[in-house]
Amino acid sequence: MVPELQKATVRIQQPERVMGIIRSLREQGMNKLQVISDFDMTLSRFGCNGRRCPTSHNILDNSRVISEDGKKKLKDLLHYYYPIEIDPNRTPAEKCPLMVEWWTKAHELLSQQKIQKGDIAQIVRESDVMLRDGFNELFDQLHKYNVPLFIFSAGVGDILEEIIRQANVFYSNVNVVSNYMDFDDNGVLMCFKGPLIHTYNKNNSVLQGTEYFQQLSARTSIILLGDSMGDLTMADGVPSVENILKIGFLNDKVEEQRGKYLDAYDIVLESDETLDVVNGILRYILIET
Ligand SMILES: Nc1ccn([C@@H]2O[C@H](COP(=O)(O)O)[C@@H](O)[C@H]2O)c(=O)n1
Repeated sequence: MVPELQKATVRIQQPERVMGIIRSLREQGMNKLQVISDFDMTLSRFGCNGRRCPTSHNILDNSRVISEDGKKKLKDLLHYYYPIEIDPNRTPAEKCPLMVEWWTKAHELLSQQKIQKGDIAQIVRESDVMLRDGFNELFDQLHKYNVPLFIFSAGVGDILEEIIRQANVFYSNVNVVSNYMDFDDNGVLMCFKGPLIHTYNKNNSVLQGTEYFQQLSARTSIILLGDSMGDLTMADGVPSVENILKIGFLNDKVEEQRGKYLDAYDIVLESDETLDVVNGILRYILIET
């Protein structure tokens, strides 16, 4: 059905159930389909040649516009809070207030750096960010078949939009909800606009007033792409889900996190820097119908 599911990186706890969902997605067809995806470490790569790739926050943190003191403070925050973010022994409810603390402190530090809106494109160009292999096919196919792609990110919206713009895939079917910067009249960063989105509140609570999912109420087939346990709630605002396929990229601490990911995601992709499996499933659902 989908040859890519034979890849060594693929783990599935309930193969029969998953094949059933994929068959249903195909039967329902492209007019019922929407894709909801996380951005950092899901559409973008986690690593390359043994080195970590940056998140949209890290792109700013490591850039030339941040002072050495600012860089150190941002790195200290990352080293303190990231292990908490991915700790399999703490619940999302326990992590929530700590994530608010992290994002708030990081956004305050960034807002003290006099970052210029006009520098964003160059900052992204000079960064080591990479989209996952196969991103072109993913974005092109979804655009070609008019399938909405909703990018729900706790990263920095201005940065991730620039990444997909520079990759020439920011098509009209792509919508982004994320943390956006607020610039003053001179184009200098003042603060971040609310509501704050962090790893564990990616649900309807931060989508109030957007009406996005209501407008797509006929799109009852969902493919959800994420890399954290927090991404599992991204489709909670969809009014009537008939079929949902949850695909999780397990990038870090693979052994420790495997059990939880297999329980939560239908398909788990372990240390797989490509979108091969997603593209294979989409090819089966879209092209051959
Ligand atoms: N100051 C920060 C805060 C968060 N991060 C990482 O960004 C990721 C969130 O973005 P998603 O697109 O995955 O929702 C998250 O995994 C954090 O690790 C950061 O690098 N710096």
